[in-house]
Amino acid sequence: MESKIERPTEGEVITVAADGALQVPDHPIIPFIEGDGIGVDVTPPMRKVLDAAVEKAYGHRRKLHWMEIYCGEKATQTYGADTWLPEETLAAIRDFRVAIKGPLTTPVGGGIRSLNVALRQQLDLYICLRPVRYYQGTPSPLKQPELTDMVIFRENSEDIYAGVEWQAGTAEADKVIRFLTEEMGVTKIRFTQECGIGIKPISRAGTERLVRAAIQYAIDNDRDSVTLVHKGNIMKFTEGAFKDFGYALAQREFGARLIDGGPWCELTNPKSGKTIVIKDVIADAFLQQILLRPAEYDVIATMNLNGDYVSDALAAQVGGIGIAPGANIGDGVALFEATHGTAPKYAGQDKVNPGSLVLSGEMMLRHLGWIEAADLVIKGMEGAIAAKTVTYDFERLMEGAELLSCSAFGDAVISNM
Ligand SMILES: NC(=O)C1=CN([C@@H]2O[C@H](COP(=O)(O)OP(=O)(O)OC[C@H]3O[C@@H](n4cnc5c(N)ncnc54)[C@H](OP(=O)(O)O)[C@@H]3O)[C@@H](O)[C@H]2O)C=CC1
Ligand SMILES: O=C(O)CCC(=O)C(=O)O
Ligand SMILES: [Mg+2]
Repeated sequence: MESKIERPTEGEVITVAADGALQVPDHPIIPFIEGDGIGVDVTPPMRKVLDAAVEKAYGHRRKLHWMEIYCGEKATQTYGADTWLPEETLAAIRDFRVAIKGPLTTPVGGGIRSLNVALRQQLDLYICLRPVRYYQGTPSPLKQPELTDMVIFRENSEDIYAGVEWQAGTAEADKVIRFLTEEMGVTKIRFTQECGIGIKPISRAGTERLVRAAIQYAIDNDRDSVTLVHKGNIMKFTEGAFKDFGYALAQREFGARLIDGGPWCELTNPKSGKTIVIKDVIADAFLQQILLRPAEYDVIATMNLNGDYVSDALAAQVGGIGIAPGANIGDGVALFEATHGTAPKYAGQDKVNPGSLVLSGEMMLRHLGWIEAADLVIKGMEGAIAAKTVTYDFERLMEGAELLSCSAFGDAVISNM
């Protein structure tokens, strides 16, 4: 297939050293996927804000060199009707090591499977990292939204989310059901006719690499606790196993000690000397406790579907998915993306909040080690929100705010840096 990616005339490739450390040149090439729906609105301000932050922090010494790569609807327009995720897009993310994407549409029921999930699976980006914090002045349904300060580690490669399922009435679904009923002695499938069926894989290896990263993050960032969120009372051998694998890893690899006979345990942070508690909570109870007692939770490690639900719920507590950033991280490769989707009803209106993707870009700058530029993005966001110059989602909930378009909010972030 003919290449459609235009490599910028300047810029260099980010590499990874033998010890796993990123080697970031002063002029890195950054692949980006514009995204479907509101991707066309939020991607340009994200680029503009990041470029401005880098220039303000480093003058002309450093610069991001953007390289457009394609996925989703724009890929079908560029490569042909059936090409949603071109091989060269995957190769570019793999080769250039750090990329950022807008949201991609997934039809409900039929049609293509999620391209977002496909990118995570095919690049083995097993951590979905979604920090949730409050920006002063943001409208929130909580009385004390500043108490919500959590970092979600969502397992990105397993669970029912992986898409191993068969449609009701197909020969495949009937075959799986027959296997379960006739060979495995399963009697609990209430209606075996016209029954869709899905599989929920949760492995020790998949859990351990996620929980390991979450505990390491807690150590590196001097956080108080890591909570394993699961529904292991009901799904004993999947969600329950996640909890057990997680606790066992904390003890074996991080020397965690049981508290009062367990299962909660604690370890001493080797960097700060502080105690990190490793605990667990059942997912439904967690969803009420994050509203009632958010201060008790810090780093969250959970499986794919829980992590999806928890991400949007926690985002709502601090102002909504308009400012909820994220990253998909694997070994030596990272793809940054907002928590929200394509919000199709707003597409192309220059209306929505670009804050989620801008803050995903901020995470990307931090990942590159460009801390000064990342700090400027935060300063710009804080300033724009504190000045009440905001997009529709905040303006409708704030007294005396000035309504800005998506692009104008990006400019407001820049002028507040
Ligand atoms: N990683 C990804 O690429 C993701 C893709 N998706 C896909 O996106 C599509 C649409 O999903 P949907 O369920 O509607 O969820 P969305 O996240 O796209 O939108 C739901 C609602 O959230 C609010 N919202 C979303 N983005 C913003 C923003 N930038 N600024 C302000 N408000 C925002 C809007 O609320 P209001 O109506 O109140 O204004 C919007 O109607 C689906 O195909 C889904 O699969 C979904 C999530 C992630
Ligand atoms: O892939 C999708 O369309 C939805 C994904 C999603 O909601 C998420 O990852 O948070
Ligand atoms: Mg989601």
